[in-house]
Amino acid sequence: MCTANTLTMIDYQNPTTLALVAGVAIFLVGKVVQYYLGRARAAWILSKYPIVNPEWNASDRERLLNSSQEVILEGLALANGGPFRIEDGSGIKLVLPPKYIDEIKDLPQLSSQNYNVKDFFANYPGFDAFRSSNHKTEVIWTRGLKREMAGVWPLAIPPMAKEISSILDKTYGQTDEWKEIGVYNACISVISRITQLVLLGEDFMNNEEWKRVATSYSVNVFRAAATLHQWNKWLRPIVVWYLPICRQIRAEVKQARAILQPEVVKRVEYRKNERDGAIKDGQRRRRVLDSIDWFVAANPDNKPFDYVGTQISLALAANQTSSNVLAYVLGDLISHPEYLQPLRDELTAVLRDVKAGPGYEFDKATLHRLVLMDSFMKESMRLHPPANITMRRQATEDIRLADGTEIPRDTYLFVAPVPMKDPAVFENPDVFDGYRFLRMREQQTSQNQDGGKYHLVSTSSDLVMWDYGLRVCPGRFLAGAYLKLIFAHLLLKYDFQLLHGQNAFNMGKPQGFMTRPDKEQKLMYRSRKSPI
Ligand code: HEM
Repeated sequence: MCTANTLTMIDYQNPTTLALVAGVAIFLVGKVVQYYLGRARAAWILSKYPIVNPEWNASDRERLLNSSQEVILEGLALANGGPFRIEDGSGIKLVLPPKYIDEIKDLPQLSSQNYNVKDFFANYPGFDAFRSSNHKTEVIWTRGLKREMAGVWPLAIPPMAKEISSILDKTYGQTDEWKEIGVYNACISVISRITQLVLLGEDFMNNEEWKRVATSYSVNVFRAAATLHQWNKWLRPIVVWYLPICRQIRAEVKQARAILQPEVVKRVEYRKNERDGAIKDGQRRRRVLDSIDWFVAANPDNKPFDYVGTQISLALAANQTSSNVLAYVLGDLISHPEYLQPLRDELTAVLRDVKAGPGYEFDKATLHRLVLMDSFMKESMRLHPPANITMRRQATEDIRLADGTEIPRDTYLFVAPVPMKDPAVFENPDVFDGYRFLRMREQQTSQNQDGGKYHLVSTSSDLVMWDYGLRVCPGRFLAGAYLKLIFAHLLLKYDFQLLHGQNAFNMGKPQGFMTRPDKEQKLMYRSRKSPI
């Protein structure tokens, strides 16, 4: 109505006005034409890359869910080892072979947040975990995770080491008899408590309500995304309000906010008073090292920032991934019992050397000396990485790679297959070799080269379990430390064996592009007398 009135009020007799209106109209039409031409050009460029599953019917969906690696290899064969396209249920993605990894790793015009917006509905209510990191909050996120966390994470090792015994007691307890336990459930229970300690601090470590909400949300948010993907994209903004699983995640986000927001307000207020000099020395609170403070410190101007959304996001990033890694490490240990004694020998020798008491007082340097453990865990991650694809990104500009490969703006892409089973790089790549990275590290060092490339938390173009380049996992140092601490305690305190009557540990199978341990797999354990 208002626009219509404005249009009738324009004096079309006046040549200047007329020129102005015509100019605006031409500009707008030009923009629309430019947009559609851009899209047509992008579609034309992408159409040069073959598509591996053009029909996208029920059987394609089923195949991608159960045998994604096969589909990827088929795509590579179709494209003679070059880029190809794949439909994965959320749209068409460009798949780059690993030879491009180094070239694209640091391109700022490849955004992982934008990818999340598409695949994990970051703009929809309830998907807050995928929204808290975006281009507006980028600086605070980067400062919080890289600068603030980098400075303090080693200080979290002794408090974690102190708590692990009692955390394990809650999950495994003491038993002289062999007992059965669900591997994955035990891992998630231990991991979620330890991450709660490092991410939220001692006051929240035992907050059962947060543990329940964070654990349940970490599962439900992926179920909600998978459910939404089954709906037509035009209906999604409506059905998101009614689907039970989407209502559930909204309720969980609300609960998470109710639990943590008061603490966030307290921390922000304290930091502000500290900066203003309003806190006297005697009233100064002990330096808090958890992740709420990383971000409060990273935001000195108190810009709008979703601290609780960020916490949900970190719990999500940390809990599932770490639990999967721990479950696979235990699976590999049970499948290769010949490593048990050497791992224990290394551990007891190092702990005796540092004269650790009964609480096993670990610090960064002690963990660093567990070189066989480091190698064993990295080998387990090499064979069971979080996903069989890596570097999921969206191009925010047109990109042309050195060999002429064009990636039009807005293209969603990822690198596949992950190059960690390449026989040209890894001898007998399908065989579990717990000494592999220790040997590779020693070889490098003996040739005066940097053996650090083969440490558990290092990344390189051949070893992408933590992603690679600009968006590499910033939590890997912390995760590496607590995973080693937990594994060390498990090795010292318990004996493990396969269930009676079971011949082999079931490692689970991929679900889509993700690797998932078998959630039904159980093992037997009993307490042992630690030599230390
Ligand atoms: C064993 C445990 C972990 C594994 C295997 C792991 C692995 C990964 C991988 C593969 C990515 C890239 C994800 C993608 O495809 O978009 C990633 C990103 C990320 N991880 Fe981890 N992660 C672990 C633990 C943690 C922990 C403990 C934290 C937090 C303290 C964390 C924080 C993050 C964040 C914030 C990102 C996004 C980085 C960005 O987009 O720049 N991760 N992680």
